[in-house]
Amino acid sequence: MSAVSSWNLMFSPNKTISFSDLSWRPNISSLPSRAVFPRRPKPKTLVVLATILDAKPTVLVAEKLGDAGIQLLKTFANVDCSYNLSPEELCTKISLCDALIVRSGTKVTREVFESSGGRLKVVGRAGVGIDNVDLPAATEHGCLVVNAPTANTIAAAEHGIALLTAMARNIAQADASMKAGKWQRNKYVGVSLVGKKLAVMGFGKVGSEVARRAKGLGMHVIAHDPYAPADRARAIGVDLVTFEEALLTADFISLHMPLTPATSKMFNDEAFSRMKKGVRIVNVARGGVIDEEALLRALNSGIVAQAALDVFTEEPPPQESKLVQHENVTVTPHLGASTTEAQEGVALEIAEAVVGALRGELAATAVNAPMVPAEVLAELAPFVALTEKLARLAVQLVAGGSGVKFVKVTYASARGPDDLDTRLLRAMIIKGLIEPISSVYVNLVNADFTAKQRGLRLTEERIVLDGSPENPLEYIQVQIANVESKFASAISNSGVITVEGKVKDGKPHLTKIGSFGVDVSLEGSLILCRQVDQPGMIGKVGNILGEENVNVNFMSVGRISPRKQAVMTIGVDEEPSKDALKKIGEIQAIEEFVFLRL
Ligand SMILES: NC(=O)C1=CN([C@@H]2O[C@H](COP(=O)(O)OP(=O)(O)OC[C@H]3O[C@@H](n4cnc5c(N)ncnc54)[C@H](O)[C@@H]3O)[C@@H](O)[C@H]2O)C=CC1
Ligand SMILES: O=C(O)C(=O)COP(=O)(O)O
Repeated sequence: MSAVSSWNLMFSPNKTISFSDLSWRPNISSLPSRAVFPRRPKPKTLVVLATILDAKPTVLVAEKLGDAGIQLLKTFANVDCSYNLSPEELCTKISLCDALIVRSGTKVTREVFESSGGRLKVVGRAGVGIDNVDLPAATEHGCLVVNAPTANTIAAAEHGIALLTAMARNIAQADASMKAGKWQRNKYVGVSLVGKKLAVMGFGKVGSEVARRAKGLGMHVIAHDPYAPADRARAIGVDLVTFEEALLTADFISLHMPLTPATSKMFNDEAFSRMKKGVRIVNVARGGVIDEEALLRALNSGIVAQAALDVFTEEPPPQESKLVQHENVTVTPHLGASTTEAQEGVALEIAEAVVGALRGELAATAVNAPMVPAEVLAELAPFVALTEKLARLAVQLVAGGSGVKFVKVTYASARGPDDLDTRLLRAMIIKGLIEPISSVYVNLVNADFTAKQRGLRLTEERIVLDGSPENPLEYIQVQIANVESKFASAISNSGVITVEGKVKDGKPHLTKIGSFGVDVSLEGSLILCRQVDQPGMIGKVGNILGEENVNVNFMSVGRISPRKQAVMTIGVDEEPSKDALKKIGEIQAIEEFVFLRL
């Protein structure tokens, strides 16, 4: 990847990145003392390469992997296939391995990285979800993590449809009953799918394929995914709807979002209480997106007529699990990706990525951050935090369904373009835009690839200011175009959401939302309110938060002119309850408000 040579640059579809460009373990002494990132880093010595020059590397395959993948690995490395290792056995073996390949059944914990004694260079996850790998620990130990995000999409979608149809027609229960010698034709009368409404929650790779197939079954498909582009939904003939509408109207609900802090237990008592009585639920995503106790209550009360589950919070679930044993629940032991075809595909995809990484090439599916020494980051660190938070904030202001495609970042600095490399900042913008809404982990290694894959076009612009070049950047502005916003004050008439921030006393601050000037430290979470500018507003909101023991860390009011409209920005350490947010919304002078996690 060439260094930033133009301040107006778009993602180039042909751009390739290699490890040596990415300062994975840069030679610190070669960097100028005030470096943000040197414009063109000198080629760096890669520990990966150094290791493999010594001897043929050893790859530990800890879970069953398709044969084609094993054969490919064998052309390059010694391959040790050792399945069902205990955590202790894995920790012992790992010190002799350069790479480790796992599926979802092996926990790659901090202890594994610590036990490797620095030899482990690559962890390959033969599948999509990487919740079983301790990514921060991998990064701290300089270990690259790669996954295989595409080869099992169809298998997962087909399994979702298999569970949907099997559940509707009681296939598993009827099969068990016949094998027990019974013939219960009246007991196992099912429900039809044709004409029923299916809500696909999470309209990514798997969700889209489930939607296509369900339409073929004559179902009316709607989807909820706040970040999916409307044109993709239109092309498949699916209506994008709000979470609320999906819950209220669906006869069937199929889950396909990643497990993130925002989606964890999003199907809880409250969500179930809003569903149509008799709804049927399929989960081929991750067990943790459902509060399993709440699902059990909803099944017992009849809100949920049936559920079909491939994934569980704890895998395998305890044998006495009431959910697994429930007569209206169909279960499979995390089989979504388990077809011969998908496993061959995944095995090849991961073997290629691991071999490439061991050779020192960059895997396009790298998921963790490269090792960047503290010395290099020191000057840029607050701006890294600022850019990521501005992007997180901007993407959360986008209203569901309008998609995020066009993003412009403006850097205002007194430094000359040659003295400031924005690659890391750009990566952080992409990370902030994509991570809250996806299972993809974005870092300097994979940011451009990920943006391109998602159709995100990022334009960077540079404003050169007069003044002292001591400070790398004066302010940064992030704009998302062609969208709708859930906070009207943040968006212009032409559909551009604008947020702007700067670093003050080493801390990231938000300084502008739409056309309103504000000043709030970007810590904790934010409440944005637009209100009629009048006395007593700060007190009213402050009282509601105080009653809830929510600590306000910052508050700022920006207004157009006195006694007209103002935007109040409140930084809070704790997340206020829904009740408190409702009370704030009910204050008469408040015209709109939004709560944002940073
Ligand atoms: N059971 C199994 O064996 C398999 C499970 N999976 C799981 O399925 C899930 C989806 O995988 P892919 O489609 O490949 O990922 P993806 O990243 O292509 O799609 C995920 C979608 O979820 C959306 N999303 C994020 N937050 C959301 C929210 N709060 N509400 C609604 N939608 C939201 C994203 O915008 C994205 O479009 C992952 O958790 C993955 O681990 C994938 C393959 C096999
Ligand atoms: O790819 C995923 O996210 C999966 O859940 C598949 O898991 P597995 O590789 O079958 O253990």
